[in-house]
Amino acid sequence: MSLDTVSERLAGEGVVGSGWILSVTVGAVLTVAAITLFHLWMQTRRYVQLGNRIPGPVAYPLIGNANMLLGKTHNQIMEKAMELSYVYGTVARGWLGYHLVVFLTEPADVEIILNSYVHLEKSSEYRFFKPWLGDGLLISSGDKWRSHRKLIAPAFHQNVLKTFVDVFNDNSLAVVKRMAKEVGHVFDCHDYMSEVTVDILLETAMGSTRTGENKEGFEYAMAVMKMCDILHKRQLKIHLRLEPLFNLSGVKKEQERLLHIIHSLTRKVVREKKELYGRQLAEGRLPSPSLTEIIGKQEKPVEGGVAFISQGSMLRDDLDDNDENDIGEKRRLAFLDLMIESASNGANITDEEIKEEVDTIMFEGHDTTAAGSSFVLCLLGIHQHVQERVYAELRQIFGDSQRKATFGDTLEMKYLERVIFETLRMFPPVPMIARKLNEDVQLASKNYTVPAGTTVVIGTYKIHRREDLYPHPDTFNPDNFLPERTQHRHYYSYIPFSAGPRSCVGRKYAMLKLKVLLSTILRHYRIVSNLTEKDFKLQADIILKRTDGFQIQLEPRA
Ligand code: HEM
Repeated sequence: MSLDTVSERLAGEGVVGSGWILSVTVGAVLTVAAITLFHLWMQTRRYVQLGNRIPGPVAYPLIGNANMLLGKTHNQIMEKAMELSYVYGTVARGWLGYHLVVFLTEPADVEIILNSYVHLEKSSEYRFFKPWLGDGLLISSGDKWRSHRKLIAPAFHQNVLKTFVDVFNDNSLAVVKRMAKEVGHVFDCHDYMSEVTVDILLETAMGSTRTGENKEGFEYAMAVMKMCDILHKRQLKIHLRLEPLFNLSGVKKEQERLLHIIHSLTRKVVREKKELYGRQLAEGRLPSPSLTEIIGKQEKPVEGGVAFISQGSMLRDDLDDNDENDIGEKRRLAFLDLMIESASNGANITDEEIKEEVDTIMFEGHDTTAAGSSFVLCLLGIHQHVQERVYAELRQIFGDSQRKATFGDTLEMKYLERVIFETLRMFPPVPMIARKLNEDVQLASKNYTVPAGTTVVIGTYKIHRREDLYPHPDTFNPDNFLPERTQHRHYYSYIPFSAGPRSCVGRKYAMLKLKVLLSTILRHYRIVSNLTEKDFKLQADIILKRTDGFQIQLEPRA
């Protein structure tokens, strides 16, 4: 009798069928029992118990609240997170399996995390940046982050930034010319803001230009923009977040192609600049003054300057210093040159690490400022009276003159500054910040201990829209940043650039660049829009953007 015949007979007698059902039933019961036991055991663990004390939605065995993410786009996940904080208040938790995620929107709690030297580690969400940025400032941790931050911060000193004003001006005028072809019809200004931002970064970070003698700068700029798009895609599409699926996808191949272009050029420029510096050193003709001399000059605080991003302590920003520094004006160096100079003076940084830092500046400086400037233009198009006030301020500074903006002029742009702050409040380009806790944290606002190992998500967007901090939070009102209003708010209630030791190293650069760029555009064009903020379709992943595009119209100023 063949095997087939035996199994057919047994099946006919119901023996195989019932055996199979029995095995499946026993298997299922054992699995459920194992899961239940595991779940009950997990509930006895301190980490889970502390997490469960924090309000949040009902969590299921094994998956926790992961079911809430299934089939959702990143945008919907962000909305869900917002919803949680509406339902559960300023401290809310979710479980991804047995991994605790806590959402914080209370400034006093946020301060504990951001102001600490212990919780400096980025969450695993930042892993997508690794192939591009390596261990650059944005994602590195521990001693490496500490020593590189110390090395890089001086390169953003205001005396260095002042030397960039010409680059900001020239590129702003170039984009004004490029935009002339859009006069009279609706267009997406983000493409233009993105392009001019890359051009400026190429020059200030690496000393290269997109329109230089060879094609490399152009290809590099395109690759940076496309890489930013890929990072967005990986945040948005669940299948691209999973490494094995991403590795099989065409997107991975495209990423490899783009990273080859980016890394080859950065490496080449680092090598060439280093060789040049070495030759000059050997010949005893190093450019003067040195970085130390440029930034060594003591700054005098200015009376009557406006608070920068402080909300209570009235810290003054370096940009409010009125002291034009001739030393800085004479010598313009890119961030890269400054890092090479520091390295040759004994700083502990390899060529590869310099490359990673340049790549990091290119990434962090690009998407953030491109989104920020695009939001400002859209809002000014909607709020004509605010735009007219900005224009009146610019007329007061420049009169009928077509001259370029100076560093001193940017200090006079007080109303434009408030417009930029208010835009970054309503539409913070980095809408949330995530950290991994290295130690337990006792919150200030409520009696909860958030255990070590938790991912803490700081909801910048939500904090900026709190009615108790900003009356009528959905109304665009630059006067929210009048000094008398900012001084009564908690310092951590306004954190577009984050705050504390790991805050944005480029914030003064960003503000200076935004002022030069936006003032140049507004002196040439009136921005028009027939939309309102309610029409904006926001997409919040790593960078806050509009999925409907940053649509505006231009009318030439007489
Ligand atoms: C409107 C423009 C900008 C905004 C809103 C912004 C915002 C931020 C935020 C929120 C962080 C902290 C991110 C986190 O902890 O996850 C950050 C970090 C950083 N930003 Fe910016 N940024 C802007 C422009 C720039 C520019 C122009 C540069 C460089 C030219 C820059 C360089 C960096 C770097 C290197 C870090 C990492 C700092 C560290 O971890 O020590 N940013 N930025």
